[in-house]
Amino acid sequence: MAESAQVPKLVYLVTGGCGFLGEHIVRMLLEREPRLRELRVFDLHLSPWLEELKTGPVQVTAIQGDVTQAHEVAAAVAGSHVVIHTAGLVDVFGKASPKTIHKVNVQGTQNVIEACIRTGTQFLIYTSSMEVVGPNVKGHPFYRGNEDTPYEAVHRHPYPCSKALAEQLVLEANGRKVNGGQPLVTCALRPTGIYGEGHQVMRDFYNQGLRFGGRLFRAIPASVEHGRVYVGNVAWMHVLVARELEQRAALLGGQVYFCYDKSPYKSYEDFNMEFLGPCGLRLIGTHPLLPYWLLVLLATLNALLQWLLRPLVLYTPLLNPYTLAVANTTFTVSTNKAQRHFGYKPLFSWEESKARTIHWVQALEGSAW
Ligand SMILES: NC(=O)C1=CN([C@@H]2O[C@H](COP(=O)(O)OP(=O)(O)OC[C@H]3O[C@@H](n4cnc5c(N)ncnc54)[C@H](O)[C@@H]3O)[C@@H](O)[C@H]2O)C=CC1
Ligand SMILES: CC(C)CCC[C@@H](C)[C@H]1CC[C@H]2[C@@H]3[C@H](O)CC4=CC(=O)CC[C@]4(C)[C@H]3CC[C@]12C
Repeated sequence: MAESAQVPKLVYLVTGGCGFLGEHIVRMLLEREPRLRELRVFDLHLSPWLEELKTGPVQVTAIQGDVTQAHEVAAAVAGSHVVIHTAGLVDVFGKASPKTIHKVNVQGTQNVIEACIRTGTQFLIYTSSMEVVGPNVKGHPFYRGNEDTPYEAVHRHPYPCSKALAEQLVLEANGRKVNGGQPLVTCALRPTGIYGEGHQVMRDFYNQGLRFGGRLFRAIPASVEHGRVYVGNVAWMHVLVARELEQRAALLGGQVYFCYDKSPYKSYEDFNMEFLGPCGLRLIGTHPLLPYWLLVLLATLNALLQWLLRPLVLYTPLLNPYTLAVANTTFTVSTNKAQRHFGYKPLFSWEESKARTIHWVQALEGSAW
């Protein structure tokens, strides 16, 4: 994408553009990418809000499609300059089978890569995840680590396994010749736990608190730090790296970058209370109210119940053996690789990120406000 006098001529494709992160990426591109001529939003489920975006200067093309269908992906990719691939099954609650998670997250990503190669699209940004690294099956902490910190990234759960495989495919594809002879330039962004407007897990916590009379009961020690990053800053990192990928292909191509900002290091529950507290909820207990072994037992019972009830109903509580293990293992990042490589700085301060998220929670249906 040779630099030009900001003449709008570029075509971007965002897969998963109707999702929690995808929507923020779509809106951020429309606000902050002046070279955009067309923005293609590819998703299995198109959202009604897309219609309101079609009145602006940029052509917004909504494409209902499935990343597991290679021909649908190829048709969406053809003619695009940049692909931001954020579509995926983000499931650690047992909603989808391991096979389906693999099919969407791995085969879907392979289809995006092959579509870029076949149609001549040169720039591909993949939304990976902290989970590619950890927490690992041994529960080893990752304390304020960076992209070069040694860590035994061993996984069993289908979600992190699929993200790790997909990220590997994307990074290995860097440098392959696309149709037309140019090299494919790829990179992967690894958000830690994303929060912000539209975060379903935050909504679930809030609703759980409302069901218990405005109270949430501490299950995780306050000392267990969990990395979190505001969705707007994750979206901004995607937009920025997409812009810099051509100019700095030799440096950025084949690289991974953690997504980070100034969000404080706290336990998952304490961090959520930064938003849920001002919305009327209280976290009961300065220490976990139940011993860890009892939480493990309850999580295991939830998994058993899920298996027994599956023929009748999908039972997917927040607490299961995997979510308990992840929540109980410190995983935080401290890095500036994205700043060093492509000048990333968070667009939203912690105060702004917090205010925006609180405002969103307050507007949720049934709000205690
Ligand atoms: N939510 C989080 O805390 C984190 C998310 N991520 C990654 O960010 C990306 C986006 O995640 P979220 O926005 O949280 O999830 P989401 O579930 O809100 O969005 C995913 C989007 O992909 C679409 N999609 C799913 N299967 C598809 C298919 N077969 N074909 C086309 N579209 C399909 C969904 O309809 C949805 O709109 C994912 O790749 C996820 O692994 C990474 C780190 C943290
Ligand atoms: C009630 C239990 C004790 C725990 C409740 C909290 C859990 C539901 C969440 C704790 C950590 C979260 C995960 C973490 O943020 C890393 C993630 C990265 C992704 O790519 C997708 C989401 C997730 C797996 C996230 C999911 C919810 C938690 C397990």
